[in-house]
Amino acid sequence: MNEAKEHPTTIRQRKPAAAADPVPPAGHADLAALNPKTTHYEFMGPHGTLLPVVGLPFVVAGLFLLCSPEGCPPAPLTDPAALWKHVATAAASVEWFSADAMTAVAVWFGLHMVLPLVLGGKVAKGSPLRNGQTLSYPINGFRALVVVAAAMLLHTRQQGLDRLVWIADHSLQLFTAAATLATSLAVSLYVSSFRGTERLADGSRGPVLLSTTGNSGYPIYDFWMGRELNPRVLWGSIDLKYLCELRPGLIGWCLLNAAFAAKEYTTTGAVSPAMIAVCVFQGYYVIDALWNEEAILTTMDITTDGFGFMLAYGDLAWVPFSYTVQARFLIMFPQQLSPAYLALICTINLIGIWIFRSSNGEKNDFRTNPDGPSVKHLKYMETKSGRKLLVSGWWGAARKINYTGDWLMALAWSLPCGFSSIVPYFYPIYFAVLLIHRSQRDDMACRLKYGADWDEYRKRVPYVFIPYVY
Ligand SMILES: NC(=O)C1=CN([C@@H]2O[C@H](COP(=O)(O)OP(=O)(O)OC[C@H]3O[C@@H](n4cnc5c(N)ncnc54)[C@H](OP(=O)(O)O)[C@@H]3O)[C@@H](O)[C@H]2O)C=CC1
Ligand SMILES: CC(C)=CCC[C@@H](C)[C@H]1CC=C2C3=C(CC[C@@]21C)[C@@]1(C)CC[C@H](O)C(C)(C)[C@@H]1CC3
Repeated sequence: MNEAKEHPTTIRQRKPAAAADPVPPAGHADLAALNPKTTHYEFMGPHGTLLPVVGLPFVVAGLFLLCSPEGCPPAPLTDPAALWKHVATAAASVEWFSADAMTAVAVWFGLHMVLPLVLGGKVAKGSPLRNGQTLSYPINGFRALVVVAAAMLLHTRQQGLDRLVWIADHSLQLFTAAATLATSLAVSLYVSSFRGTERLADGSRGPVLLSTTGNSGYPIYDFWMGRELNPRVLWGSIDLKYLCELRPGLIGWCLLNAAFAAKEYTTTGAVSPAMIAVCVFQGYYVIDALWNEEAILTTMDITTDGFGFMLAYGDLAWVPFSYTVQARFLIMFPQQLSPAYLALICTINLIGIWIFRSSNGEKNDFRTNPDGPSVKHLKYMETKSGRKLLVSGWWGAARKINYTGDWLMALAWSLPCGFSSIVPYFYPIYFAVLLIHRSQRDDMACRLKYGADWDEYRKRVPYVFIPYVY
């Protein structure tokens, strides 16, 4: 089996697996070759990354404070002074931290450290690394979701909805606890990335493998991007970046939505169709991600980015507490949706799912086995790197068609909140920015991987998101 088939990888600078040297390089020159300095900057450059590090926690906190029963926001967006007054008053009156919430988040994170070790299941190989090693990853995230869902249902059956309602009532304190955990984790990871050597997958010791995107020497930049590529704890048995990418954040997102639905039920006596739509749509997205867990091994987050504040905060605090803005909004501002409007929203979501799943599946099938029955009819172009690029099917329609499907779903998740406020549309707005930026990052990575062949691919598939439009 050739390497491309065995490892559908997105690593930018790697040795061919067969030529990999199992003995880690020792000298300064070798070390520099293993961990090249980052000289190309993203995210507003080496000093600009201070802005997201400081600002992102305020964005999520702002989403909590912007809405009150008087409105969401209660003052028009065109009146920043009134808006600021409202936010400042709200900030002064809420309880920001609670010991119970801190404990709950610590227990939640601890649970997700233990579950991968005890749930068994398949063990998958990651992409070959620059140091010649290949790491193993437990594929049992879906089992973790089932365990949590079963425990929640059992608990609710026996004890009622009190625990879920507590989660809804303390979501702000849970956010500050998760943000504290994420920040402490990111600081520890940054400091420990300077430890010099690590235990490698084959049992020997070698230099700590750094990310090619977070090794600039600028502390804030490297702290944000993530300096170490694959930080592991417990003698290499737990990969922190892989663990955080899907489990505590995504399952936490579902748990929070369930808590908001429970809150709505206890206050109104029913769960509204709008709330059901939001919970089911987003729940499906999380199930899909965990069911296809192995696919994240080839995303740039795992293969290229280090584990720093961006991913630690993104996974543990940003995803669960900003992606739940719609369900939180619906508790304060219940919506009556007509059957026709609901049908329209479901249709948009289903089109999004179809594009997202079938395009990602098509690429995955092609990378796993280009001669497989689902992809053998597709046209592809050869590249000098030895890898092939699809030029028909979904990937011939637009270069980032999978992002388009993802964004359509994002829109469908906000539409149940009606049009009285922009706040529940935070997710599709932010997501559009993230996906445009991410497509540019990936374009740059592919330019490095494929050179002139990538320019040829761009000529053959000129559209990025929407065929014949953009
Ligand atoms: N909900 C959320 O918050 C977020 C969701 N996402 C979703 O995650 C998913 C994964 O995203 P991401 O990892 O960014 O990127 P992609 O899944 O789009 O993968 C990009 C890689 O695919 C390969 N590729 C690109 N074009 C072709 C082609 N024509 N033929 C074959 N292979 C090709 C290249 O790698 P190679 O050639 O090396 O295989 C490229 O580097 C997306 O669906 C995205 O929507 C992403 C970010 C946030
Ligand atoms: C503003 C900020 C803090 C940015 C950090 C970005 C992260 C929130 C996202 C980067 C890539 C992500 C992915 C998912 C969630 C959001 C983050 C972590 C993802 C796990 C969602 C579910 C999908 O099915 C996915 C598995 C494809 C996806 C992978 C990328």
